[in-house]
Amino acid sequence: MHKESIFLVGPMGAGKSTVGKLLAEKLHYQFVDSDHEIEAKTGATIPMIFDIEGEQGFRNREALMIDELSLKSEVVLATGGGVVETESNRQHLRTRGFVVYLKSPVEALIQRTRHDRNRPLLQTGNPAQVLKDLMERREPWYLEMADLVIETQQVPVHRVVKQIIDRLESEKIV
Ligand SMILES: Nc1ncnc2c1ncn2[C@@H]1O[C@H](COP(=O)(O)OP(=O)(O)OP(=O)(O)O)[C@@H](O)[C@H]1O
Ligand SMILES: O=C(O)C1=C[C@@H](O)[C@@H](O)[C@H](O)C1
Ligand SMILES: [Mg+2]
Repeated sequence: MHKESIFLVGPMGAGKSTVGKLLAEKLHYQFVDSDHEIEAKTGATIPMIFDIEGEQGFRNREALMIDELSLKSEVVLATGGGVVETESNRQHLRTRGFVVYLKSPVEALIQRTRHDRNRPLLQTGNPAQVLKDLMERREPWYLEMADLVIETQQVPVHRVVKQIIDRLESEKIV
């Protein structure tokens, strides 16, 4: 099967946006970040959307955006960490492109998201516990839909990108 677009999935802090940008550059693909596209389209930040419309409001917007972006060819798509919460997203990503799960232990995710104020689900008294709970529910979905799983703990971004490209080349996807 020829799969043209690359979809990055994984939790908040996995590196989807960071890895995605560099990967797209190397492949000469367009880079799209679902979270950024939702913000650009609505003219509101993600925390604002959560405030005004609640998480479900955000998920509805995200599902429309994923449907649209997953149909593009030759893109690297960085998805939001919660993309797997919606069944149609899982279905579209699995069937329309090559899915890479960027895997990291919760401890690394906690460190990487420590100073961030842009992730509304982590603006609580105990973000570490939230990340643990989310991973417990979501990891089976990330794994189930992944064509490739890449461990990113203590692996610099350029090495993660190299591993993805090696695999895409060996499977003749790019
Ligand atoms: N392999 C890596 N090693 C060390 N730090 C990393 C790595 N990948 C990403 N980071 C850092 O972790 C932080 C989070 O990365 P990034 O924003 O790319 O995550 P994300 O998966 O897009 O998260 P979200 O789902 O919230 O959008 C950034 O500060 C980034 O520089
Ligand atoms: O893990 C999540 O549910 C989220 C991750 C981010 O990428 C954003 O999509 C938003 O903050 C929700
Ligand atoms: Mg991101």
